[in-house]
Amino acid sequence: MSTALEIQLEPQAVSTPLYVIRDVPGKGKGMIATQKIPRGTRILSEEPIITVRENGSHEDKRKSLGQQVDALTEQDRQSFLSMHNIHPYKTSAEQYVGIIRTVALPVDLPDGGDAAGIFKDACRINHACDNNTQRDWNTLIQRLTIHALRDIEEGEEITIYYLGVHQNRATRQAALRNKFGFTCSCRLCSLPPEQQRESDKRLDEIYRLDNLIGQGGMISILTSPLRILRLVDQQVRLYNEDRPEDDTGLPRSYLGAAQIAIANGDLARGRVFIERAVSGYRIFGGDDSRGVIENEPLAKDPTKHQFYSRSPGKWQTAVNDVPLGLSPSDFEDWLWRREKKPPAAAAAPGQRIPAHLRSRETFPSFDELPSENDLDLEYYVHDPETEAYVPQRHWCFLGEIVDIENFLRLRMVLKDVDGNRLVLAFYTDGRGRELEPGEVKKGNTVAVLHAEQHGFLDMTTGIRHENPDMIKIFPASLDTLLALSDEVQQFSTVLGGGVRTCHGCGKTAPGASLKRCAKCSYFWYCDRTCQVKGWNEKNHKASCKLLKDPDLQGVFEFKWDEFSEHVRFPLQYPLQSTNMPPPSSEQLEALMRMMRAGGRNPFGDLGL
Ligand SMILES: C[S@@+](CC[C@H](N)C(=O)[O-])C[C@H]1O[C@@H](n2cnc3c(N)ncnc32)[C@H](O)[C@@H]1O
Repeated sequence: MSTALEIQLEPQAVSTPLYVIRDVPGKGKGMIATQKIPRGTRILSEEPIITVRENGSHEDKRKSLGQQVDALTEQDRQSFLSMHNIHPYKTSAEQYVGIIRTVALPVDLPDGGDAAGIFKDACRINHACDNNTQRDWNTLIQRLTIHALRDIEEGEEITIYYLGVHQNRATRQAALRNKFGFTCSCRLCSLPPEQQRESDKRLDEIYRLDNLIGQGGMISILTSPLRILRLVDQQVRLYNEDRPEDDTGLPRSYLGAAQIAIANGDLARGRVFIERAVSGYRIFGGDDSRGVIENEPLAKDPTKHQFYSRSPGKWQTAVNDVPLGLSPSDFEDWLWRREKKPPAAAAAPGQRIPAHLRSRETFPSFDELPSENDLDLEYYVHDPETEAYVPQRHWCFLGEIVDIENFLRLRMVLKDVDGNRLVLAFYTDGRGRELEPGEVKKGNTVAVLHAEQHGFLDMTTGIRHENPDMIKIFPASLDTLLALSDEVQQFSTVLGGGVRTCHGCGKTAPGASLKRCAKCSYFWYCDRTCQVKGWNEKNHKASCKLLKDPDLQGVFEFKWDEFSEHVRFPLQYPLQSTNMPPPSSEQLEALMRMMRAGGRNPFGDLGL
């Protein structure tokens, strides 16, 4: 028996129906809202009049179906027989099966079995790819429920999504034609071509991400949680872009994100993700839906989650370690552990900004590296010509040497940008002997091009290094290099309006009036006083020495975001544009005066 219900909290209370079933041009019958229906409202809660078990022989199913149709009241029988059937039939048994195949909706039987159900009202709901309601089988009340996903206006058609997953238009249309015999002309299927392409691209990506997220299972969740969390983040963002009017999101994705957080000990984020999943399920199916009943207790106490382990995870947080007072977008950044982009130097048009060692896209932490065992589409892209996956950009892992072991081969323990430790093992022909002994020193920083996570036989993960051209050791700690990169960002670029920042006094001045350090070419000064200050007080003496290394210059200047076939140290990069202004006659005169007096070039480095 079907009942139209007004509020989700009282599924048994019958009130004025929120809909009527009536003819809809071009679609046969359909369900129309008789009043404005707010988002989250339970529009319908209905028991099946027929259920056919999914498993079992054809014969058994036909027999059961025939018996159930015979047992219907005359009114229900007429209702069943008037339902849509796209399959040709000769006998009444074939007709029944045709109706089931066209209109039945899924039912979970109390014994756990799957079945197809016939509902007098719900089976009249037409499809839309941008459906405004969600159907759900409610195991608690053993009824099918229909909930409004967004506010529905009086007179608007109530629609559900017939297909399992959201896919691109062509795939949806083909499935709807094959399975239900119609061509969809919903808003999503009628978008102008450009928007259609955009939507299809998003849906394809959501689908691809879905496959990727599940690929590595528990091992990936524990070994590369950040990478998987990024995929889920991306999926939710794309979904929200595709359905801006429906902020329910994807409860399933939120549950996935909660699993990743909780498995790694991050109870604070785990709880927020579960809360989001629960509020999505509440809209989808109400307080008594399985999604809410199963997950609400976990939102209260995430340690009850099956993925929670008492041993400390790498992201350990307490349930209440949720930051307060953040803006909504900062909160999202915290929640999804999004990289805080370093403040980009605002360069003048046409100016190239040196790479920033804090950019995690180019200089990822160990967690963020692709794994040798699965194809990470953040790093690799499908090349339709060769049918192979090729790197879509370059990346470089940076790790500071904290321990060295040299038994059969060189093994270093490195500390990455997040402070996590990992092993770099040398599987080169020289087993590490190809390195200069002076370089292999604790406190130096190793740069490994195109590094990937490798699982060693002893069950640890690290980097297996094979090609000597892909490694370079810098004589500085990782913190020193990062701080130097901050300075390079700040002091080497021409800002909008053609001004530069003096490394000595920190003031900005028209670029043409500043002089550049002649040795490293990265820092600029107002005058000699500022240069002396930069050299002595601001540590340029040390940083200049580092910056003179062509390999470090290569790291700053290399075009990391353009993929070129060969990458190795020394990195090939376009020679720096001479943004140093030609010396003015005044400067030349001063130079001559200094030289005559046996002094040093005032526009060069102090060491000259
Ligand atoms: C479950 S029934 C829905 C109720 C059906 N309209 C009726 O008259 O009983 C499924 C059938 O409805 C029609 N239908 C559903 N959604 C449609 C849509 N968006 N456009 C056109 N026809 C649709 C198709 O014929 C489909 O096979």
